[in-house]
Amino acid sequence: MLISEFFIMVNQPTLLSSQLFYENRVVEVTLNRVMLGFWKEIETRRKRSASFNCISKDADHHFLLVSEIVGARETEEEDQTNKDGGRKHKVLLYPYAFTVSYTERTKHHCWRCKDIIFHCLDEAQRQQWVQTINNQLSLLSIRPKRLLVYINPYSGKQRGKWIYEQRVAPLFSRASISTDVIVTESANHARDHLKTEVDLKQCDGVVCVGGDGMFSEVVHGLVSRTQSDSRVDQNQPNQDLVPCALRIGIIPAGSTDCICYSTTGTNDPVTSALHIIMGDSQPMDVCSVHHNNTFLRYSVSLLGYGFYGDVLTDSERKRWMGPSRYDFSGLKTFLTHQYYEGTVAFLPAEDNLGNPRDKIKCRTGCHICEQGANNAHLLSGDHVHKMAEENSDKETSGDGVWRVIRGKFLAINAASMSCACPRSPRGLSPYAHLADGTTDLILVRKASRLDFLRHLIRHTNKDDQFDMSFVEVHRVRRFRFVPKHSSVISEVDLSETSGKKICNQVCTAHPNDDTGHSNWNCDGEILPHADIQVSVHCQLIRLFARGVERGTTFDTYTCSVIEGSSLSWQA
Ligand SMILES: CCCCCCCCCCCCC/C=C/[C@@H](O)[C@H](COP(=O)(O)O)NC(=O)CCCCCCCCCCCCCCC
Ligand SMILES: Nc1ncnc2c1ncn2[C@@H]1O[C@H](COP(=O)(O)OP(=O)(O)O)[C@@H](O)[C@H]1O
Ligand SMILES: [Ca+2]
Repeated sequence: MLISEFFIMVNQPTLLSSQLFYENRVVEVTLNRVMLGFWKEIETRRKRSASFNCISKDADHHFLLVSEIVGARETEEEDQTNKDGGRKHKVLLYPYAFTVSYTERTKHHCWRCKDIIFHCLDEAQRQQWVQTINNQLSLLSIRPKRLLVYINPYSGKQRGKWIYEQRVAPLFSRASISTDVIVTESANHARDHLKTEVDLKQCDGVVCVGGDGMFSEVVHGLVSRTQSDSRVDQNQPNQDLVPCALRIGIIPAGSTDCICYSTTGTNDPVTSALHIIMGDSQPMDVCSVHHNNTFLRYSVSLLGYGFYGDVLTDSERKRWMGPSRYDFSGLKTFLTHQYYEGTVAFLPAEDNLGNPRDKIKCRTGCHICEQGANNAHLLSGDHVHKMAEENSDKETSGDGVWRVIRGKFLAINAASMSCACPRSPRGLSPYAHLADGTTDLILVRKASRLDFLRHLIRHTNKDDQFDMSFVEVHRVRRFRFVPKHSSVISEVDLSETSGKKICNQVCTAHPNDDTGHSNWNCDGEILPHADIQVSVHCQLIRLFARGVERGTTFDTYTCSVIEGSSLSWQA
């Protein structure tokens, strides 16, 4: 926050100002449109450092941003006795207490909900404070007021229901958010409910409690519903899709929780609940996956053939093991060391600002995503790029130059976002972007077990997993894969809009037919076909998140106001 912004906040017209009792002193509390507080100590028994969000040690002026307040309420008896402890005699003079809940940033991108209690002289004063604060919050139009919540009771360690009821619902209630809660009874319950039954105008967002699979269900329900309401045919691979109006919140309770982790920086249910309450908004790319012009599925995180497809296929039979099924199947798949032959054709995102190895991480307010959205807009409709054919292994279509790569692969992964998760805190593609309209296509060619292990281990530390001779990575807008022996990338029109026949390369059958096909892992679901066409749809959905915030707390109001008008800032 800039100092000038701070002064603008301070100089807002006052909505309410009173002398209230706080901790061991009487303070002047002021509320304006953007901040609560800025209270000056009137009477102090002993010097204490206050300790909430924006307060520093020596401060005798403090503030909370209204945008970071969860809600205000009359303080319940027990809260009051617990927190006021030894100050009873003072509290008796100010018996009418109210609590303001607000968000506080803690370590590792986690947020917590903290309370601060003020005491008033009479009931009328208390009512006035609670109402005025809550009225200001209700004016924040980005905040959701009604949410539709789906809980998968079987996600992860089967604690979804408990997590929601114990950790999340109380926060929603503090923020005066009303909810319709549905505990799913079977797979695709949430998807089908959203597709056909819900009146989407009756809510401000959808929340899923579960893992990446549950999120995927909600995405399918919302995206399909939006397309059918707009009469858009999802079966056309190059069709521009209509963005979804409602935002989606994820309360992580699953096995991988990669989408939550990559969009908030942690897999903590309370943090996610607070992002939802604040009304955060993070746009996100969605890949559509087709087989021969028939829509199969959407993907937002990982599309993986070979290693991750095989891990998933094996792990599905071991659901009873919970999240550790992936480690077990991962080890087994690693030992099997299977490779697969096929042809990958892709359309590089050459006009994109970034590349998968540029060391630029996607962070809150990412400018690469902003630029990517502009480019994607230009690329849609009539603004197609017409580029010349450059060399023999490149093919042109109406919208750019396609590259074709044949080979034997241990893994083919498309990461539309970093895919950071607790198992791999930097993710499959650490510099991939949430909303730039591209996916990072990672080709891991046949290599020795030891080399592949070295590559995998690099996902868990700071070393570059792409800096290996058998690994290549491309930032792409579209791609197609054809396994060996399939009817080939032949006479296939990869650009429906241009009408040109391109990519008429024949993936010839290889003599050593001993490898077979793998399956595609599409955000944790197994796809029924190996031959797929994938297109990225820039910013098709929005999450209640803000991306991973940059490291320091400097951006987040660690400021102290020193006597007079000089300000000092602490990192
Ligand atoms: C040697 C250690 C190597 C660790 C490599 C870790 C890489 C992890 C990358 C994870 C990317 C996750 C992308 C997200 C996928 C999810 O959509 C999807 C569904 O999630 P859900 O069940 O919550 O709904 N999840 C998955 O497909 C799970 C992928 C997890 C793969 C774990 C692989 C572990 C590999 C262990 C290899 C062990 C070799 C040891 C040799 C001595
Ligand atoms: N009530 C239910 N019973 C069985 N399966 C369900 C139910 N609700 C959702 N599912 C399915 O469970 C799968 C896994 O859900 P997810 O929340 O991702 O958990 P996990 O992270 O443990 O895999 C998803 O494919 C989802 O469609
Ligand atoms: Ca992306």
